[in-house]
Amino acid sequence: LCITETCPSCSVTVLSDQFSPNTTSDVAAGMLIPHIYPDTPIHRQKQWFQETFTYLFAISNSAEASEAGIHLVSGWQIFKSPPKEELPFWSDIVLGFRPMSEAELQKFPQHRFGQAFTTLKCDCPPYLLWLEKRLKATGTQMYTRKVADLWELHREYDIVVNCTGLGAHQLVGDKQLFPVRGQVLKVHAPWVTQFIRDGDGLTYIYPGIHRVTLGGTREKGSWSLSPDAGTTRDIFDRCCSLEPSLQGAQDIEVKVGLRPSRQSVRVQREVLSQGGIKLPVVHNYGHGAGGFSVHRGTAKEAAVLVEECISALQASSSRAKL
Ligand SMILES: Cc1cc2nc3c(=O)[nH]c(=O)nc-3n(C[C@H](O)[C@H](O)[C@H](O)COP(=O)(O)OP(=O)(O)OC[C@H]3O[C@@H](n4cnc5c(N)ncnc54)[C@H](O)[C@@H]3O)c2cc1C
Ligand SMILES: O=C(O)CCC(=O)C(=O)O
Repeated sequence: LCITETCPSCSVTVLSDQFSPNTTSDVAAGMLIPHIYPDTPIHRQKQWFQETFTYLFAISNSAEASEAGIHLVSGWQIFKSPPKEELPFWSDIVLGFRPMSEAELQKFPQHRFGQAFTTLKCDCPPYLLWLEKRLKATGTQMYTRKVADLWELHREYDIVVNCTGLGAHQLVGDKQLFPVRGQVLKVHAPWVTQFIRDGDGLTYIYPGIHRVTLGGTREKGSWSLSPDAGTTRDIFDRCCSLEPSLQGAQDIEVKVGLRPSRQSVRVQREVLSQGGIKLPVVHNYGHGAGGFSVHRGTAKEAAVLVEECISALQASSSRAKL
């Protein structure tokens, strides 16, 4: 979508072996709460988050909000002991960030410190469908196809943009990319309207428009997409200890996703070369646990790299004509 906006003369085709609702992005809670990428400078991560927040905030204030599944949500991040960084880098981007009051902390007798703020949440399947609809309105073609090798695309396309998430492990042999398995429950509990996140990032309660997401797990290196019944019970118990009213939750659905994790998101231009033929590629994958939080920012950066590839192609074709 960003490419169609940045380079309106481009003809864009999306190829994917799976579309919504069968992607990792469909499993995500969709909370805008950044995760740190250790090898990416903080100012760049902050810019990605700011751009994403601004983009989704505008949608949340428009008549599109409900169809796009975007809404504001207020709540608490709680800690058993104060975190090293009391002011995270994103504290001036979310709304109304402040320490929790003693009265608020009384709800959580096991926790001694907390942060209250308002952020945005995407209900992921509706948001993905909304994006698809907007893409199709630009004339973009979408085909179901598994790509085994980027070179198979060079006859059909001038530039390839690689947004394959964990699929890049096999597709481009990226050994820095690894799965972090996450199991979550989606439940019916419409009385829960405030989010609660344990500062260790393991237990969270995220109310969406229709369902509440209860999490979670972070299992580094696990490729299993099968739900585990013991883990389901453990997640439910952990969430009930933070919000006892969840004992009344109904219609529990279990989902598993593999976070495409890396020390840094790979937003990068590369020119592949084989037997004198060149194939410009723009990579945009490796968003780990924070893909929703930074998606618009990284996509805008990737679209600028596509523009650079177009300029390079135009320059080389005019040199060839001379
Ligand atoms: C349990 C859980 C909770 C999460 N919660 C949040 C949250 O609250 N907030 C947040 O910011 N992030 C969250 N995340 C992280 C977020 O889900 C990911 O960062 C994000 O979904 C990654 O998006 P992606 O488009 O890169 O990957 P994907 O959604 O996996 O999309 C990749 C696409 O590429 C396709 N593909 C792959 N390989 C090929 C190939 N060879 N040929 C053709 N197509 C291919 C796939 O079919 C898929 O359609 C969560 C993740 C999990 C697992
Ligand atoms: O970390 C969070 O609180 C949001 C959920 C998430 O990003 C995850 O489970 O990966």
